[in-house]
Amino acid sequence: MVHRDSGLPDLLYVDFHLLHEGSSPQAFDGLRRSARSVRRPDLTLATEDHIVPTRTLTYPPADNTAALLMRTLRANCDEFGVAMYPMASPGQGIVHVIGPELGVTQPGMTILCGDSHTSTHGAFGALAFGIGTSQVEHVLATQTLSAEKPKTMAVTVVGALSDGATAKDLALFTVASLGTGGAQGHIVEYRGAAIRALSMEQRMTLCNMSIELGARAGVVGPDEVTFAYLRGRPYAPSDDDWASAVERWRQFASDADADYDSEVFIDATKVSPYVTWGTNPSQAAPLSEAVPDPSDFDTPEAQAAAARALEYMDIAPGTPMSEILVDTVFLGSCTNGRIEDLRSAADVLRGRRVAEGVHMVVVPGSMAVKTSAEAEGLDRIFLDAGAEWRNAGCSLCVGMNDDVLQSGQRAASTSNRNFEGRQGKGSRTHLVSPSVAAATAITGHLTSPETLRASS
Ligand SMILES: CC(C)[C@H](C(=O)O)[C@@H](O)C(=O)O
Ligand code: SF4
Repeated sequence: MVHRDSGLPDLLYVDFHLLHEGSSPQAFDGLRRSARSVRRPDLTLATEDHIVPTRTLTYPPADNTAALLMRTLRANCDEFGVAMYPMASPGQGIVHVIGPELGVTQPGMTILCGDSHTSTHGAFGALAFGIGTSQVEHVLATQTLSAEKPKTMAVTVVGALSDGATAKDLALFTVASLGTGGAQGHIVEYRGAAIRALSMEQRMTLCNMSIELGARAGVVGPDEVTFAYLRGRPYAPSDDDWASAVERWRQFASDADADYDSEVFIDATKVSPYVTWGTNPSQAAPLSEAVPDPSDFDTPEAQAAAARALEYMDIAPGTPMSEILVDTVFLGSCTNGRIEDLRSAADVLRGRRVAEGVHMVVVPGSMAVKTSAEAEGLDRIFLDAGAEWRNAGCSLCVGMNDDVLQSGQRAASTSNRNFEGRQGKGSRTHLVSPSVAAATAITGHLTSPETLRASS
């Protein structure tokens, strides 16, 4: 905190500022217009992720808009002395994948980026949230941000997740239970035994989707799992400073009896593979059940929203979720594009083939994820199954690059948003976990790995 005055928002110091090509051009233009420099280029890092093609590493890409945005980011970083990872460089990747992977993201830090899913970094016990373009300009110029203190909400997850349930299922279950406005404007802290049992990558998946609850940010208190993940990473403290860093980081874990503005409880034993049937992430159901009927919902608004969503998705109420056919499977994004996600999908796909007529696209979240996946032979598993193996980027998560679905196409997607047109105009998206994505690719209809195993 830099400054606090009664009646005014607090002025926060920003420990790290991440940039991408999609939300930074106007911010740099603003700096230029007011003849300002970047205050702390050493605490600023940029990457190309949203609009980069993932099929090729040729620069400039054929798409003129993409080429312009990439050229702009490169020129801005050059002019203002900001380090950046261009397409094809070993450090490039989705901004929320590379921050943690480099060890930039550490407990207790304030981390900002002009991107809503900055909440991902909260998995390390950092205060991390998305900001708008004018705020990006403010942070570039001053390394501070003025912000109101948000309310806090504890999401306490009791019990243990069953073997077939992943962090993605827990995230979809939570959004389905609380609604897309369930944590509106709050910072959500995920707590409880089930959270402690999650790996860092799973915690990132969960914190990533806090935005889908309407939250500003999601956090998990740091613990041994956090420290073990960070050790030895390029931006992490050196061995000499390690013990004192860990001692400091421990203080950022909340007390067991901490007060929150509100608290909700989630029973982890109730979580099974979850899939969305509608056009917002809360319109989700267990894969073992049927698509709801709009009349099942309590309020006229929810009924109308469900009816509208089912019409857009072209699904009849009461259809068993497992009978929904897809033509595309997307494995990737800042929600589920990390190495553990690729491993869990590869485990299901090993020795099997993607169904006839289904197009599976695997997009590692970063070039480092790509390299480690290849070192483990995961690329071979995907390629042998008939999937496409790509370079790092946001790809099919968002219709901002050359990966878009045609109108009417339907995807099982490991990303975080299933809004109308999210994967291209008229596209239909079912949000799933990596292992459900893989099982679905094999059968061509929404499938859990358990049913796949039982039927083979
Ligand atoms: C383009 C970007 C600003 C946007 C975001 O803020 O989240 C994108 O990453 C998304 O996931 O919709
Ligand atoms: S992968 Fe998707 S959700 Fe994540 S930053 Fe890119 S577009 Fe946004």
